[in-house]
Amino acid sequence: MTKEEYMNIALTLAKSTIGQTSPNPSVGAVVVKDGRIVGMGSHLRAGLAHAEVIAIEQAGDDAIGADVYVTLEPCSHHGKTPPCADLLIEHQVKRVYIACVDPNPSVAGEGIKKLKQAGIEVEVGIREAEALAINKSFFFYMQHKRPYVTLKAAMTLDGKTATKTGDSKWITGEAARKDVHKQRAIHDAIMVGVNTVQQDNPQLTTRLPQGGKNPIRIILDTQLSINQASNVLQDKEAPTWIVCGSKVNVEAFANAFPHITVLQQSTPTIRLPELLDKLGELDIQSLYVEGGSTVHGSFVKENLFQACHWYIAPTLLGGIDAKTVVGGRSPENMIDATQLTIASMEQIGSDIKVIAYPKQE
Ligand SMILES: Nc1c(/N=C/[C@@H](O)[C@H](O)[C@H](O)COP(=O)(O)O)[nH]c(=O)[nH]c1=O
Ligand SMILES: [Zn+2]
Repeated sequence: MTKEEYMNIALTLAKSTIGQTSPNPSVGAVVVKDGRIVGMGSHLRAGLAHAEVIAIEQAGDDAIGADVYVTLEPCSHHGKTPPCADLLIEHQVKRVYIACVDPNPSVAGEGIKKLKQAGIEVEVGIREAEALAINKSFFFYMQHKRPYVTLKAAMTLDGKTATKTGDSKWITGEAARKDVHKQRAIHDAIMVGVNTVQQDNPQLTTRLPQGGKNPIRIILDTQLSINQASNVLQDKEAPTWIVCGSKVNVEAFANAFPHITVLQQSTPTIRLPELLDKLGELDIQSLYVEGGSTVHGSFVKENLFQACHWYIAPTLLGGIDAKTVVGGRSPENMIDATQLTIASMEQIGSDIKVIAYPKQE
């Protein structure tokens, strides 16, 4: 096989653990000796062995003189496990192919330097774009100490998310909604505004036939006005964090709901930049914002999102009084619209899924 084909295997191993390795990156490694795969591994969960450790252990003596394919530059710092760069040197591998280096300036290139100093051949950049995409939340978080924010909305073809009475069940079909649950499973946290809770009483859990992790549920509720019979408060299916303003007396609520985390802001209203910093401190690396339109409006207006996942159904609802996707106030002119780049469009069941990223300034 070619080096790209071996790297593809390592990338598949990395992709298979997206969402379960947080706060670590998802990494895959393959060891090849004389044209045979003699070891392969994924980092399965934070605190467990790194991908290279698993693959090298499997290779045993075959690691000597072998080629190693790894999707992220081998670590060179002592974390919970010894550095992988040292391990590869110790096991006298011959060549290391690396898909991408860690963009985090404090570690970038350290592992490669160690390998080269030990006389190991290193080639960087095989299938780099794919490798960077796998850990885009991790890299963003390491750089900004804030979660990578994905706005998710489901809408009709004429851009409505609910009827004037708030009814939205359902806009998109089974297949698209299943795709949403796959996204929930790989996100550290999911966020909605209290209006969505009052209107839909959502569970915000991951409900897939094959299972999947539940994200932490974050509810923006400035006045702590949430209906106390809500699923997110009662069902104990997943952690729920309520964000409220400084003017609210949280004591009674905290006593009534000891299992709920209340993140009280230092300001009367919720300021998203400060909240995102706080979520970063709490190790939230990826945040899936399911709306509603007021919340989406704030994230768009303040340009605090990194991706949009728009699910569009082949229906027309009509009505200037139906709910719109992105709320808040309209800018004066089109020139003030937020410019995006469409990254992908795909049909899922009878719906379309559009992924778009804000244009970099
Ligand atoms: N109305 C729709 C959605 N609606 C999204 C939110 O408004 C819902 O409250 C939330 O997904 C409910 O979460 P649950 O209780 O965990 O199922 N989202 C979708 O993708 N398609 C829709 O047609
Ligand atoms: Zn490592």
